Amino acid sequence: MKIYRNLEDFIPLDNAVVTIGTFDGVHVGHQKILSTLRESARSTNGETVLLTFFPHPRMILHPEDDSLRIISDIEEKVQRLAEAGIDHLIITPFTRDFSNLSPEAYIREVLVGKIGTKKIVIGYDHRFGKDRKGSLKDLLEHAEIYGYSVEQIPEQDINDVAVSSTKIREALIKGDIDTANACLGYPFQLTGKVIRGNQLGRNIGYPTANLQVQESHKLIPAYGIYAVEALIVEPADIKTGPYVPNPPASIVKGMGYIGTRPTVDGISRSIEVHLFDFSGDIYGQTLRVKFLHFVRHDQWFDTMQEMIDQMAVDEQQIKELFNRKS
Ligand SMILES: Cc1cc2nc3c(=O)[nH]c(=O)nc-3n(C[C@H](O)[C@H](O)[C@H](O)COP(=O)(O)O)c2cc1C
Ligand SMILES: Nc1ncnc2c1ncn2[C@@H]1O[C@H](COP(=O)(O)OP(=O)(O)O)[C@@H](O)[C@H]1O
Repeated sequence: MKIYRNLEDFIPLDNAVVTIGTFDGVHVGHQKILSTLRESARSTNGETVLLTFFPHPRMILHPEDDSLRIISDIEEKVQRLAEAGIDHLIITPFTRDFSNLSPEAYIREVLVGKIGTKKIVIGYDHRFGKDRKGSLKDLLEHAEIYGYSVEQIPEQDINDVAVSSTKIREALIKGDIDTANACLGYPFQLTGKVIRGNQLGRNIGYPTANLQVQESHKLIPAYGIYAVEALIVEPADIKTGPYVPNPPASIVKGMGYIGTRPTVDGISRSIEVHLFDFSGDIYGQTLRVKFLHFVRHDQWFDTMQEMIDQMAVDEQQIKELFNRKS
């Protein structure tokens, strides 16, 4: 897969089979659409192109609205899209100028002029151009003049996509990792830099790597304790050029914590991971944490000792869970 961090970097293709969207999460519903795209390209010897916007259009059009929470950060999205067989991924900044293009100008300048679209695979409800005035009707009306065809994604498939995204967000907010992961088709993950905490963990027998999540709008699951797997990755650096996957890294099992540490101070949210059978200094490194199962809610304990005793119970329970799975 080739990545383009700007539409300007892209050289129009001879036979581009294109879809457009945010594809947040690249969940099972999205994966189905992407396989349609791939099949469509294969049958016409074309190349698949996915046009996506980063930051999310809503952040540009409604900067006052800070409520948007995303399932996958840009790096995860890139990884999943590469796995889904996308040949060309265009991640273009969604600017006000871009949003002011009329539907016809968008079709002519962007889809045809900049990408070389020969086929567009799109949902019945797709909107584009100034004030989101452009629709499937515009795409169909201009198809002949500009020499492309339109393949409509069935309404049911589009509804499935919307249902999955909503279901994933709602499940994560409740801590229902099992449902979220089933809809995603892979484990939900948080990636961030390991920062310093209170340095208390090591003294209570449970050192925990504290995570500073790299994507500020990332959806953070419910407070609680989770069975997790973690791996050290390279810091995100998505540049124009061929996609280079992270080199294989060893996966360490552990227990994750999301909460305000009510027993300690209860002030601010922290995201921490205690890794099993691991020692070493990983401050400053980028850790990817995969959430596999919710174990219990965050709790306030009268004494630190009671909390430590509970952490030992958590450890046992999570290790048993891993043993059952392997
Ligand atoms: C498995 C696990 C369970 C935890 N459960 C709680 C809890 O129920 N209540 C709480 O206040 N803190 C809980 N914590 C957070 C600890 O208070 C925190 O890890 C400890 O204070 C060390 O923090 P430090 O990394 O900043 O040194 C938990 C941490 C882990 C890893
Ligand atoms: N098994 C382990 N799990 C997590 N972190 C570990 C482990 N062993 C060593 N560490 C290191 O210790 C740090 C956590 O120790 P801790 O006393 O909790 O300090 P802090 O409060 O700064 O997180 C981690 O950031 C990591 O560098």
